Amino acid sequence: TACSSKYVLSQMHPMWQGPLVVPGGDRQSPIDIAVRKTVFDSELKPLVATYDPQTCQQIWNNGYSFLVEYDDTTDKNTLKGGPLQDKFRLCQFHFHWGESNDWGSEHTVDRRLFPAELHLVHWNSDRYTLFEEAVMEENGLAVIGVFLKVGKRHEGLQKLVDALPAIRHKDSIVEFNRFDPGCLLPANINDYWTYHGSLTTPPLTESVSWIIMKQHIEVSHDQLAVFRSLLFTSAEEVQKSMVNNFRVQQPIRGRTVRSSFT
Ligand SMILES: Cc1ccnc(S(N)(=O)=O)n1
Ligand SMILES: [Zn+2]
Repeated sequence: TACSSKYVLSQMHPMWQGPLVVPGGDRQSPIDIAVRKTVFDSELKPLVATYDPQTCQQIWNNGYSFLVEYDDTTDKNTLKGGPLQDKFRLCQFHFHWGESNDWGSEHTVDRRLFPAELHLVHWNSDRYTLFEEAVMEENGLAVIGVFLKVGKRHEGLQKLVDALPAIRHKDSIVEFNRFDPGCLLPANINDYWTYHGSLTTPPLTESVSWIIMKQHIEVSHDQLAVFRSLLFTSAEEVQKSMVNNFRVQQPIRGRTVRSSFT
């Protein structure tokens, strides 16, 4: 699908430090969410996420993370409500994680790091026809962020974990069907923070309405260890473990983070 990130990065590229110059650059992501500085907005509506597991297509290693991609040629997987004025279409989800359980997330809450963070990437299908158009526009994308904590095994995640050994190397891809991304959302999706920011990997465009869930999900230590068994490198290269694939935090630049809860 058009949404797969075309930006395959070599592991030598200190990408997560980000290129030196970024377009505009005053609304970059990720950020620290300083809870006492967030502003409750009673106008924020409940989020409505509707996903069809049958539209799941493939899972692949793009040399930066692994992506589960959905057919985004119809409005089968939609996100609306919350801070969003338009209807958005899911194109893919992926994760960021650390080499240890002490760090790995991109966003932080009062400087607290989580071992990993899930991103569900959606584009504005009311205004654009392709992800690649929307990615350049101010109101083009909506990304749901969910923090992962290490604890009990996540039953729904196991099907995905079992597919990872088949995509160990960069640019490997396997067919992946019938996966419900909704099973990765926390029970309560109505408590979230939202702010305007950017993609955290190239093209780093400032086109994202971020919706960060207050409630985390739990995965087991062993499930996260399989994420770390992936490689940044292709089969011919010297192996480098795919870990610490997160970007450093960016300046808030006067932005307000709104909360949907008090
Ligand atoms: C699709 C895409 C590309 C780049 N970066 C992101 S992210 N990490 O901001 O969700 N998503
Ligand atoms: Zn991401």
